[in-house]
Amino acid sequence: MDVNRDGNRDENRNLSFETFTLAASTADLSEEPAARGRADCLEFRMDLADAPLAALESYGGELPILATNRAAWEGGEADDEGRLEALAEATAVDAVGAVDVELESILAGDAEDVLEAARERGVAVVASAHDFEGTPPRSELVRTLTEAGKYADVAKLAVTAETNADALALLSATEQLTAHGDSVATMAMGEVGRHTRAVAPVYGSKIGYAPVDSERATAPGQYDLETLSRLVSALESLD
Ligand SMILES: O=C1C[C@@](O)(C(=O)O)C[C@@H](O)[C@@H]1O
Repeated sequence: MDVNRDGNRDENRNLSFETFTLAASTADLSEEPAARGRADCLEFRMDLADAPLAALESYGGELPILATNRAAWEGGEADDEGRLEALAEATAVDAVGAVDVELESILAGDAEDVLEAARERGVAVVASAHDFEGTPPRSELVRTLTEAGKYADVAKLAVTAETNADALALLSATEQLTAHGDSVATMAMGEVGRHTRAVAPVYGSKIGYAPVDSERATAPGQYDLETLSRLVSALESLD
């Protein structure tokens, strides 16, 4: 999709995901100072926060925000009632440089308004899919990422690796899409695939997620921010 950026936004708020972007995942925007210096942005999990729109409106931090309002049916805590409308409203907040929209919502035709709001306001879109049960075959990973990429600036896929072969399939799909010029973000949830969070950027993955404190992880197997930042930097400097 050709995303139209209006360019009116403060440049510091832009999230282009052209290079690897480390997102500190949080339900509490007051964690921003602790994330600054290591993270490139905050992933604000609106679905896990109290009064998320009010929190966004009073945000005074420096890091740009990737806003996520994860549906309960996709591993989050938001009801469908008003969920995408709240995400569309979040695009009006200057600090919001990107929104995460579930691929399922896009394919069901439920996300037109939020996609439109993002486009009009120069806010990037991450179209995401999650598999909390396992890892589909490699061809399906490629298909899902390709499909998600039609609607968004970044196609994101999180799977659950049960074997090293699952982790390799995800990395291989990441490499294929990246070599083709697509912008993707991938990670394997859980213990077996944990290392993919550090390694996937080497194969082109554009977003990594980590909580400031591992006690507030937003998905299984996440490293804390300090650890993921150190691992990704160490691997980057080997290039
Ligand atoms: O979709 C993702 C990726 C994620 O599930 C992960 O595995 O790190 C964490 C979520 O907060 C984020 O919205």
